[in-house]
Amino acid sequence: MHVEAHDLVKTYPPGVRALDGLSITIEPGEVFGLLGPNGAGKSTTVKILTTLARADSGTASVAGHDLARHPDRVRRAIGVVAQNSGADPLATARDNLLLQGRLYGVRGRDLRTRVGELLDRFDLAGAADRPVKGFSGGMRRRLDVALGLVHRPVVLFLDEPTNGLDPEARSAMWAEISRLAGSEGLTILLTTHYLEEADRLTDRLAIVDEGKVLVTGTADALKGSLRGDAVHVELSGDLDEALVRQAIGAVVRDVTVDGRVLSARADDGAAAVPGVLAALDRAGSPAAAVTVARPSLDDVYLRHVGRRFAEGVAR
Ligand SMILES: Nc1ncnc2c1ncn2[C@@H]1O[C@H](COP(=O)(O)OP(=O)(O)OP(=O)(O)O)[C@@H](O)[C@H]1O
Repeated sequence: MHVEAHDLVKTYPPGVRALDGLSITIEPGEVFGLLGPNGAGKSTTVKILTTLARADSGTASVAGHDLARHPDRVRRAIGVVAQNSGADPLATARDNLLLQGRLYGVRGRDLRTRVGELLDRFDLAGAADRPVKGFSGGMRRRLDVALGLVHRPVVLFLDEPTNGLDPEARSAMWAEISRLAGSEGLTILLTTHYLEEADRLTDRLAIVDEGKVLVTGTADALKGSLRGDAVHVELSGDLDEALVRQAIGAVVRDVTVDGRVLSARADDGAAAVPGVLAALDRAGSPAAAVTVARPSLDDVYLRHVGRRFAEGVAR
C-alpha cells in the first residue's frame, strides 16, 4: 500500500472537527481522488499525510514510512502541489525548478537534466527563462506540478490541481496527470470538488463529507451500484413536499427533494416519465422540466450525502 490512513481525527480550535475518523488506502500506481465540497476535510487530510499538520489521533503511512515515526522519510518520498502556488513569481520557471531540486538535494548534471525533462514534459520549454509572474494560470499550474516532481517522488499529492483553470487548461492538466500515473507508475492522491474531474481522472475515489469517507470505489462501480435511471424533475412552483412524495411514490423510488428539484430513480426512467408528470399535475405541482439519465457521480453523491453536490460546494 502506498498510502494508508486509519481513523484520522483533527480538531482545529475552537472545536472545528475537520477530520472525524477518516480512513483511506491507496495502492501503488493508483490515481486516487478525495471528492468533497469545500470544508469536507480534503486539504486537512493532505496536510496531515504530507507532514504539514499533525493528526490528534489515528495512524498513517506513506510510501511505506510511518508518518509519526519517520516524517523525514515521508517528506523525501513525496511531492506536494498545494492549492496556492509555491513558485517565486519573480524568478524564471527554470530557476524555480533548479532551486526546488537543490532543496531536495538533487545537484549538478542530474538536476539540469531533470529540469530540462520537466520543462519539456509540461510544455514550458519555450517560457523556461521568463519570470513566472507573466505566466497564464494554466502555465503556473503546470509549473507547480513540475516543482512537485523534481526530486522524483513516488507519491504525489495534488490539492485541487485544476481549481480556477479554464476548460482547455483543465483538460491539458488531466491528460498530463493520467500520463504521469501511467508512464512513471507514480501514485497520486488528488483532491477535487469537480465531479467530472473525479469521474474522468481517478482509478478510485472516496466521497468525503464532514471529515469522514462515506464511500470508496471506482467511479463506474459507484455509479453502477445505483440501479436504474436517474429522473430529475424541476417543478414550476413551490411544492407541498409530503403531497408530491405521496403522489409519485408509486411510480419512482428513492425520492429526494431539493428546493424545487425532485430526484428519483426508476428501472426504466423514460417509461416512468408520463406517470410522474400525471402524478405531479394531480398533486398541484406541475413540472417545468424533466431529465432522465444514467446515474452520474452526482447521483452517487446524493445517495450517500443526502444533498446534491452543487449545493455542497456552495456551502
Ligand atoms: N487552520 C485552521 N483553523 C481552523 N479551522 C480550520 C483550519 N483549516 C481548516 N479548518 C476547518 O476545517 C474544516 C475542513 O477544512 P479543509 O480545508 O480540510 O476542507 P477542504 O475539504 O479541503 O475544503 P477546501 O476545498 O475549501 O480547502 C473546515 O470547516 C475548515 O473551516
